[in-house]
Amino acid sequence: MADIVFRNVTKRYGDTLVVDDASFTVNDNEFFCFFGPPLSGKSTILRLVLGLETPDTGEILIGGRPVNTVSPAERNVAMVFQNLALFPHMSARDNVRFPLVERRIAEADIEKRVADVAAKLHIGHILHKPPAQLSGGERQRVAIARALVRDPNAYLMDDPISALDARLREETRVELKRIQRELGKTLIYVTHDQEEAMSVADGIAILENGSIRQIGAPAEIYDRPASTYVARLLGSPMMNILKSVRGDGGVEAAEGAIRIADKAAPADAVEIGLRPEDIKVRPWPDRDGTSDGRAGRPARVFEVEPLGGYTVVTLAAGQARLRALLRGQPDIRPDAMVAISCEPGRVHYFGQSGGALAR
Ligand SMILES: Nc1ncnc2c1ncn2[C@@H]1O[C@H](COP(=O)(O)OP(=O)(O)OP(=O)(O)O)[C@@H](O)[C@H]1O
Repeated sequence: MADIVFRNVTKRYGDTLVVDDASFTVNDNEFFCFFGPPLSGKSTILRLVLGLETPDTGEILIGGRPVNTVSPAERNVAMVFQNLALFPHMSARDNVRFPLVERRIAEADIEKRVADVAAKLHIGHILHKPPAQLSGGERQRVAIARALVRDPNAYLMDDPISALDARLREETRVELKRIQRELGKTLIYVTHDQEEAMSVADGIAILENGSIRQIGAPAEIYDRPASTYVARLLGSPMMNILKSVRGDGGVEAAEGAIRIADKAAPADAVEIGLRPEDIKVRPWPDRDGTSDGRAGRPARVFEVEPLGGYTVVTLAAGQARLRALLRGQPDIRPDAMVAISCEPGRVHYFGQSGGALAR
């Protein structure tokens, strides 16, 4: 069992509060992701798990055992760092073997484990090369293999694929997910890429300035963000957050271009959130010469970005700007007037302090 638990952990560097009263549980065998903007404390949390830092207050447990005073070696968690840190004078094979040689594992066992991990990461054919002769993606795989070859309690990865180009990143993250499932080990993963966090993680913790703002399954956080901060972080294009006012039988936003006929809309909502994929766009006026009852005033098409499978349309309504994600390549031109709407059930409501409100 290698569940990893933080109980009210706080860490300061001088006057800077870097981890603020963090409590979370990463379950055994879970792929758990810390996600947040730069300097939000992600790497520091990994360093605390690893034992490179000790908490000022609070408790860390690995597999049920308090580890605050346990050395990194005894904690037996393996780390893949942001900078790959391969030994340049060793072949890829020797790099992968290194953690096992260092631990004086029997030669036959080393060979078997290196072969296993090389097969999983598809690097068998490059093991004879030194790092300088490998591509960025290959070096990354070797670095990951070197972490995986041990049999640690858990793996930690700090933005391990951020240096790869977009296509390789997509491939590698799918592989990482598969490898983690096959290994059946706890994996804590840090990324600043929301798509990556959503695609690989079983659970995500969202960080802001060292505080955990929300923890949950990716779909749960996406569907029910606890605040405008979290809502803006997950999803691309990001959620439209619009000032809202009470109107007839519901709420209005974007200077009347959005009318939500939702009698259950919370009275204290000051902003609404609309995911781009939930916004419907139709020509104005509708075919019968009138606008749809739910639609308000027209909005103007500001920008159209055809992306192949879908199109991002930026809409202007007075000072408000919002983005809609439409399937395919609809016939919409800049400057056209359109009616926009959203199903009441898809609307997110937020209060004065940015917290989500139940409807
Ligand atoms: N050894 C240190 N001494 C002093 N301050 C530090 C140290 N390490 C980190 N910090 C500070 O702690 C804060 C959080 O840093 P951390 O590296 O944990 O954030 P992060 O979310 O991982 O950022 P990034 O995405 O840029 O890697 C930052 O303000 C950083 O300057």
